Amino acid sequence: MTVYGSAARLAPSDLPPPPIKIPSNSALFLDLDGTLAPIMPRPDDVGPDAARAALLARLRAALNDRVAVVSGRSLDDLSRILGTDGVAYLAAVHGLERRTPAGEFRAEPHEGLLEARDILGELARSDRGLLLEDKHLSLALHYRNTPSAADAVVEAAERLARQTGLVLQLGDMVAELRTPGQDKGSSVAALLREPAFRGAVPIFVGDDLTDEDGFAAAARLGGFGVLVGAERPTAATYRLEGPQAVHAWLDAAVQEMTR
Ligand SMILES: O=P(O)(O)OC[C@H]1O[C@H](O[C@H]2O[C@H](CO)[C@@H](O)[C@H](O)[C@H]2O)[C@H](O)[C@@H](O)[C@@H]1O
Repeated sequence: MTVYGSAARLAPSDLPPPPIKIPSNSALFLDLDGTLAPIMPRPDDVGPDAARAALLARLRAALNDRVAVVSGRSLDDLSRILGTDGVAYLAAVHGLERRTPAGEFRAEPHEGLLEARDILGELARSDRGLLLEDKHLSLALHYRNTPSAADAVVEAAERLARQTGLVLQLGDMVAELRTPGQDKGSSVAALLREPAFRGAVPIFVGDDLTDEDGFAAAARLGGFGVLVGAERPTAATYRLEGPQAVHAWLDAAVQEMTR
């Protein structure tokens, strides 16, 4: 069984904030929930935001389009939130979907999702606070609105991961079963092969356990990671407190690049 979400192998962090002056050939890989957008009670509560769109547009202009959003959400959901032309490079469902100006990549859904859909669906119907998000290539069972269900949700997801071969991805008040084969680290590596990104210094900014793959890939490929949120063992090099601090840092970095 593959479980993503154990950060125990990583060193404890006591990390400074990232520098405002970033390399002129940087490429930004930005997580959405908890990084560009504050965490909300339900996934659909996150929607378009004019200030975020303006900041992303300025970053794209300053970095010759080397800005990607790398998210656990689906491509369709990212389009709803960011707009269809908000960001040219998207990696979705933890890397199982990608969209670039050259086209789209979508992994084949794992057959185990059929059984998982039945069992997680039944569990979701047993507690009105649970929310099952079906992303076609993965199933995320959210328990933010019923935290006492956490153990039952995680146990069911662990059992299904063992039985089906799906990857268990633990996240922020969510247990997710996803098709194996990709993660946020492989998305960074794939996007860096795009013509616009070649030779760039990757900077990965994210808050969740799924973002650890992105931090590790950025470091391996010559850049660094920025952890968003509370201290924890991490592969990131720097840390910011939350989405507001992320926006302030990106705003200062873009000002520095364009002055
Ligand atoms: O990789 P991300 O862009 O950070 O996406 C991770 C997951 O984000 C969403 O769930 C989380 O945010 C919700 C809205 O703030 C919150 O209600 C939920 O509890 C969080 O787990 C999204 O729904 C998932 O599909 C993403 O995998």
